[in-house]
Amino acid sequence: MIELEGLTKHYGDVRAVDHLTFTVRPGIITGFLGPNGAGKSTTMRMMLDLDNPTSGTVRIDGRHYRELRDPLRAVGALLDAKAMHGGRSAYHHLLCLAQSNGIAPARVREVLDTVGLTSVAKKRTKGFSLGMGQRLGIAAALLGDPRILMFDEPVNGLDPEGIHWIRNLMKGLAAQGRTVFVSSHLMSEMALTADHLIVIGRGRLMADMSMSDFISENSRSYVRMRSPDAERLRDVLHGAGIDVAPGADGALEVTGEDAAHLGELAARHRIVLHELSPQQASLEEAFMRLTAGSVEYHAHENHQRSAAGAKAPAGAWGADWRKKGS
Ligand SMILES: Nc1ncnc2c1ncn2[C@@H]1O[C@H](COP(=O)(O)OP(=O)(O)OP(=O)(O)O)[C@@H](O)[C@H]1O
Repeated sequence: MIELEGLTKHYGDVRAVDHLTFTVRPGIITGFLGPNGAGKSTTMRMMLDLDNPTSGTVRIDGRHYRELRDPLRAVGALLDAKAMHGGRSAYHHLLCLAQSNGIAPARVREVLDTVGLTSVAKKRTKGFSLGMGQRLGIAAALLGDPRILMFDEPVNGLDPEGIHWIRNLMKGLAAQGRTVFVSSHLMSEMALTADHLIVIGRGRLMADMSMSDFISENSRSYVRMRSPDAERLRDVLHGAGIDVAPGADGALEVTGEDAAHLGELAARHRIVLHELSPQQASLEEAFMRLTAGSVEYHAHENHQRSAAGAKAPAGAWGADWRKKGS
């Protein structure tokens, strides 16, 4: 397992990572989520000893990364898919890694096959697409057959078939009892992949819980009601002791009540309804609500912060981002 205790990293005045304490366990996929600039990559770099913490510790199976005898056999990581020698072929890139880490050359062919790059194994990597680079990076991570795998934004640049493939690959690795830690800023993708979530915002821990607990604790379900006689409907609901919140387009939003019960109540008072619809806030909305105060970059065309209850545009991250205040 991976254990972080009080992990902190400052870059000048920027607190990229701020006292992170959590444990990543084997046998499941742990999703590492946060808005752009939340500190995910910095945390992963420190886990792999590529960056020194300002304070705090990371332990991999009880040891510091530097103390691992065969690091590539203990931890495999995909951090930056472009971090390879462009003049080398995919095969030679992996062979160099294998030879410098005491891994049998035969393993190179195996991992090339696993990631579907056998037919381009002899091609120089500088001609590779982003998706092919991601696959090669994943092959490198798998090379030492490690018990712990870390992937930083692994679906970047992959087509739908590739995304499906990596999702199943990660599930298979977790099912074999390995520790799988995967970062993303795409909640919708995480919802399909992860069993457990670690959510950070501005370097701080915001959630450390199972996916199912995260959904039930952070996504709001309510009933949306619209009526040409909204005033009277509100009065009737209030009269029945039901709390009502104003929604978009003059709708009323009722939390904690059954839609059928609300419909019957309206019918008893002969109030016409144009809409009576149960709503479940998506996980993406729940995530945006949770991290609303910690988002460092906002879409230029949408100056509104995604405050609680506000309808943030789904998938807005990755749109036209500008640093807050610009
Ligand atoms: N080498 C560095 N020097 C100075 N500041 C840095 C450096 N690396 C990261 N930062 C800052 O630290 C913060 C966290 O960055 P980091 O890349 O870890 O976030 P992230 O969650 O991985 O973001 P993204 O999803 O956009 O990749 C940001 O404010 C970033 O600007």
